[in-house]
Amino acid sequence: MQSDTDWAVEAVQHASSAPDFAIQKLLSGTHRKLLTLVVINDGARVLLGLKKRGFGAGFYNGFGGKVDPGETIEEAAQRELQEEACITAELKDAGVLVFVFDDQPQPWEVHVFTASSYVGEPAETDEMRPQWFTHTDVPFDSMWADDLIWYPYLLRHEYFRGVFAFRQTTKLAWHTMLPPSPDS
Ligand SMILES: CNc1ncnc2c1ncn2[C@@H]1O[C@H](COP(=O)(O)OP(=O)(O)OP(=O)(O)O)[C@@H](O)[C@H]1O
Repeated sequence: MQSDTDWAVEAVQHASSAPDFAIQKLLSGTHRKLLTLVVINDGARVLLGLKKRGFGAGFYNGFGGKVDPGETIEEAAQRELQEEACITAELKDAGVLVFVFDDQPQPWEVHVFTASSYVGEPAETDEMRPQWFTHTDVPFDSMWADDLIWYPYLLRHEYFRGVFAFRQTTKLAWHTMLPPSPDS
């Protein structure tokens, strides 16, 4: 079966500046960890959460997590949105991000969704404290470094795909954004 993210392999192979670890890890064929990320965008504001524990604690982010065995990516996105923000929403595909870390064997494939409305009332959970930010006030200083690069696409409703290489987990060393594929 052809991987959904062969484009990521091609992207690092064709970029002369991609770090060796990114090329090696993406080419090795190691199974990618699948994750989801949901950003509610009401047109003027985005709903983010302050991550209170675990990976990325202290950063603002959308709501999401790992896809469990037997779950579709969209089911996982819905489950995590309910678990972390106490809401449900009609999700729209926004883009795909591939992360490669020099200190982790597995590349990550994050499926990003947006929604313009939702059902329920966003509420704090053990994992996240929800907070609204206007489009001009997104707290990039307290977010993952890649967010600054792909949020502009998300905010203008343009489908995106990107590959990001991190050193020591959080230091963005290299990235590339690809044009949308013809069938997306
Ligand atoms: C490296 N640059 C990054 N930039 C933007 N967002 C990133 C990210 N790296 C991870 N993310 C997101 O952070 C969440 C972690 O989820 P995480 O808490 O680990 O998953 P999950 O809830 O399944 O974990 P537990 O089972 O509770 O440990 C998940 O949405 C994932 O997409």
